[in-house]
Amino acid sequence: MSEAVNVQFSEREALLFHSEGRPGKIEIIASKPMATQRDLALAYSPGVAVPVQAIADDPTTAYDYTAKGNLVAVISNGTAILGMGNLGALAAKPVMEGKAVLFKRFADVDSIDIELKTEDVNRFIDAVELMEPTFGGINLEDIKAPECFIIEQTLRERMNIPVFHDDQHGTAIICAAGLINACMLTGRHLKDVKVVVNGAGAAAIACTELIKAMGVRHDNVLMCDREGVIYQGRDDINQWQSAHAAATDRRTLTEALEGADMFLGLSAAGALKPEMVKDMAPSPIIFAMANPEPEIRPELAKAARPDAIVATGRSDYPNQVNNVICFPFIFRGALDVRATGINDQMKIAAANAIAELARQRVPDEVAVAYGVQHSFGPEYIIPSPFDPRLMEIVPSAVAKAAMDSGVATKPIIDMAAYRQSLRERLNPTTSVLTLAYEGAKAHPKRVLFAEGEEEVVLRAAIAFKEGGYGVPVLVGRDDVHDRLRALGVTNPDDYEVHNSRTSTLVPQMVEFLYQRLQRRGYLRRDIERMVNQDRNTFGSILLQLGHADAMITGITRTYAKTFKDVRRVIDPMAGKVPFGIHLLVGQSHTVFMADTTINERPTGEELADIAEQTAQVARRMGHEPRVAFLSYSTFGNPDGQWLDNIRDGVKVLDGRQVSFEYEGEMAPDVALNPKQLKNFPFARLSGPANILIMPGLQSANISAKLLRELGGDDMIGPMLIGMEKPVQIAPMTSTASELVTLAVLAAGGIAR
Ligand SMILES: NC(=O)C1=CN([C@@H]2O[C@H](COP(=O)(O)OP(=O)(O)OC[C@H]3O[C@@H](n4cnc5c(N)ncnc54)[C@H](OP(=O)(O)O)[C@@H]3O)[C@@H](O)[C@H]2O)C=CC1
Ligand SMILES: CC(=O)C(=O)O
Ligand SMILES: [Mg+2]
Repeated sequence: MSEAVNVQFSEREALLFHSEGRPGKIEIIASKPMATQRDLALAYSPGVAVPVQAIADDPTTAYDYTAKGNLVAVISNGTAILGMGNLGALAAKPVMEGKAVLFKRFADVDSIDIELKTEDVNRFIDAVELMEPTFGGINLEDIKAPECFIIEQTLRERMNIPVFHDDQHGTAIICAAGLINACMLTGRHLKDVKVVVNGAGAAAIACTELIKAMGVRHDNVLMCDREGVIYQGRDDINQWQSAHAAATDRRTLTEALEGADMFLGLSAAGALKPEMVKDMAPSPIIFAMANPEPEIRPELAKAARPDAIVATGRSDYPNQVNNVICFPFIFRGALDVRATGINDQMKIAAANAIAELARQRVPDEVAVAYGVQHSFGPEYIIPSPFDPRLMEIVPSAVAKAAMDSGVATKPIIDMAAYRQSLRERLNPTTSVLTLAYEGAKAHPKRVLFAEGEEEVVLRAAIAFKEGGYGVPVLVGRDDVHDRLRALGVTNPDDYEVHNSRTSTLVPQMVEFLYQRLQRRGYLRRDIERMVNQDRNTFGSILLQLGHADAMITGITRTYAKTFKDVRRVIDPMAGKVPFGIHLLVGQSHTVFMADTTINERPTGEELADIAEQTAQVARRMGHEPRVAFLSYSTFGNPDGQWLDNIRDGVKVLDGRQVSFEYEGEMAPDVALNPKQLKNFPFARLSGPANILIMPGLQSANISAKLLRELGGDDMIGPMLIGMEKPVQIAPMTSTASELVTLAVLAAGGIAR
């Protein structure tokens, strides 16, 4: 496992990711105010008694007065954790926490993990059944076969909410979607496809059942477990396996694969050898779905059979066939119609919707991030889980199928409005950020980390390199390689380090800066000292001379001081104002605040420039800009002496005829609260502002820092905008992950 994992990140980083800050990946936050005694009196006793009585009188109102309707439990006993086997309930917790956060991230479903310490089927069933009042749905996970079949079947019969064993049906749905498309590409019909299923557990049996239900013939499927082919008459198989036993004299996986069209692996790492692939039919379809390490790596499969279509469960290869593309969205649809269960019609609707999506033109934001014009083909048979269209298309198909098949207790009346509400449920920023990371991998850039002696910077550089996001270029003294080794890097010499004491580039760098500053009061000696001693000067010149594509600094000096150092070497982009944007990122909204870092009292012209440039960044991040020029005053009330610049800014934009909405001056509550905005019907904003142009640095910087320290949303930035080279100045308190995000945004041209 470690060899595979090391391709992307070190084991140390994986552990640090989980342990840093609050241990684990989940926290619970209140969705109602809890500040005053009155809030508490409403939230808890005595106010809570009112909804209690209402639910006692009419149980369906639990969906109105509690979190039940959007809450899914991810439940496991840890008997089949990924492809790692039975490692117990406690060890399953990181995976289950992971599934829970994926529910939130991809489909805005609230979810919590529950690990049950029992291998006794009846105790497990009883425990889950008793939880019905709490949840809107149950996602069973990583429970081994055959127990999982009995558990799921019994719970489906006993419970009145959806119960879905993801490893069975989520996997089967995505596998079916992939197979439909792979057949289309290779000119096959399901009824003729010869399939070898490797693995005879939860996922394998469910996938086999679904593809047979869709038309693959029983006689064309050979299932294998560790002992080889499951043939009729084998006496060591269970009833679920015997249903797929074949009348065949083939006994080994190698024999089974001779002439086969498809290998469907749901077994364990490395189970498929290149020599076995050689004997498959022309244009073989290979789904190596074991996690985290597939049955065969795509490069090995392709080396053996260049004509193969290969898919794995992993996100770092093309064609990720993983149930993450299904389970968040199928539950979203099921919860939204309060389905009593997830039936075959809903599963087939999901499979068809996913398959169909892969055949449609890929939206620009996805295509750009992947760096290629993705279109349906052997390297793209399945949509990316980050494809923002999944959230609209799959839940609506599932909800419709639930309604058509009579299991929806709250049918959707207006489907178009539902689809719109699905679109609005996800924040495009999160997709853009994820896609920015994918884009960085597709077009790795050289990013200079100017403070290579700082541990947090080195950790960011390691993560940047090992994540495949680009090449870190470090500035630091002799011991940087030792520091890297101490952080677990086995080959520190693979890291490029520039040391001003030993660099042969210094004379050229001094010359460059002297040319630039000789008429601005600097002697050559001053320049030599700066190049030798100031890492920001040294780093900025390296950037200017083309030794890197972007630069990250800011950890060791204040923002203002760092900016001054950088500015000595790097100019603003022609015609642009340099400034800072802080981003507040919530589940469904992003607010951009500018200028939070540089211009103390921007003129009207500068405010207009800042608004235009921020609008460009917002568009790059998937948001249609709505700009508010903020003040303490709203349209002249109260009047004051500080309003002229702001009004000028609005007027300048009037003159420029820009293509986005803007308005001002206005107070932040008017900008952000639609009820307040309604008091000004003439205001030219069609909804709450998502760009806040601050009147001056005092209020801007204070607000940004207050929000960072006190606010509930995630904060990104500040991003430095308007410089001629991509340079980012991180806050001194940044974590390694925050530095990597800035590096990715800088390298990808989003933060410019
Ligand atoms: N990509 C995806 O979305 C998903 C992938 N998976 C992957 O599928 C695999 C199985 O998961 P699941 O069905 O939940 O687990 P189960 O424990 O229910 O089943 C495991 C099955 O794999 C078989 N197996 C193990 N090693 C081998 C081998 N070397 N050759 C042949 N068969 C083997 C076992 O056979 P035996 O009884 O002989 O040991 C058993 O039949 C895991 O790797 C998991 O990560 C699962 C769900 C989703
Ligand atoms: C993806 C998944 O659910 C598994 O590998 O078990
Ligand atoms: Mg699983």
